Amino acid sequence: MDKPELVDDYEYVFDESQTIKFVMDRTMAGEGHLSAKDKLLQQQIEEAEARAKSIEETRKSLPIYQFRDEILQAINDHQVLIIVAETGSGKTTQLPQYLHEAGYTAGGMKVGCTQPRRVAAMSVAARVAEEMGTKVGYEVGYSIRFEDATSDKTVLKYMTDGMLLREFLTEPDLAGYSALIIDEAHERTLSTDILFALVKRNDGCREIQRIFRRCAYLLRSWSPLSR
Ligand SMILES: Nc1ncnc2c1ncn2[C@@H]1O[C@H](COP(=O)(O)OP(=O)(O)OP(=O)(O)O)[C@@H](O)[C@H]1O
Repeated sequence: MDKPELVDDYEYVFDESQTIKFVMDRTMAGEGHLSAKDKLLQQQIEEAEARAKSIEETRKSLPIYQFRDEILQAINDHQVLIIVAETGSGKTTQLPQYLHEAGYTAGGMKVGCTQPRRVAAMSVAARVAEEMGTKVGYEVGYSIRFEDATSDKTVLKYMTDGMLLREFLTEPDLAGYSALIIDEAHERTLSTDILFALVKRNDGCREIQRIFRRCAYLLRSWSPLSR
């Protein structure tokens, strides 16, 4: 028996009452539709990103950057290290950050960096805090006579050599520090000389002790930066 032929020549019937109404109750604001507040926020984000990028580029452009890994390896291999490099090469601002990035501040340990002058301690701390995207007194702080701009969060501590000496006298093992940098040691202040004596006496007792020194006249023969 022949099957009847299927014919599809009928029309669709749409029942309006059964249709689902999709309503766009939210729209994504495009560039041109930002409120004044959002525009300001976006501008601030862009400025912060540009600043961070420029800081990163500046850090990488410093002469010390190309020796970063070599220096970290030397710090790892030696109890005491003397680093000599030209002024402005990045010793004071970069080395503590390299140590921080390499894990020396893990577990709440601090990296200390001494300065012979109060103003230097304050100004370098401000610069390094800016480079690390924080404010002085948080991750980066300073300690000078009559002013302690550090907190529990502080991992990079700049201080006058006199302040480190005081800490040494009250806490001879300086157990809170994983590394110490004695900057501008060639200036031979009374405090740095005493610190050297104490560091030498304690040499071997501490897990890590670092001496950091700038001495221009030794640049050629001693500095890895002069190679
Ligand atoms: N307070 C600051 N504000 C802006 N830039 C700074 C500041 N301190 C340092 N810098 C910049 O960082 C660079 C590195 O300076 P840093 O003090 O780390 O060098 P340094 O090798 O320790 O020099 P020095 O032996 O004179 O102490 C400088 O060339 C300078 O451009």
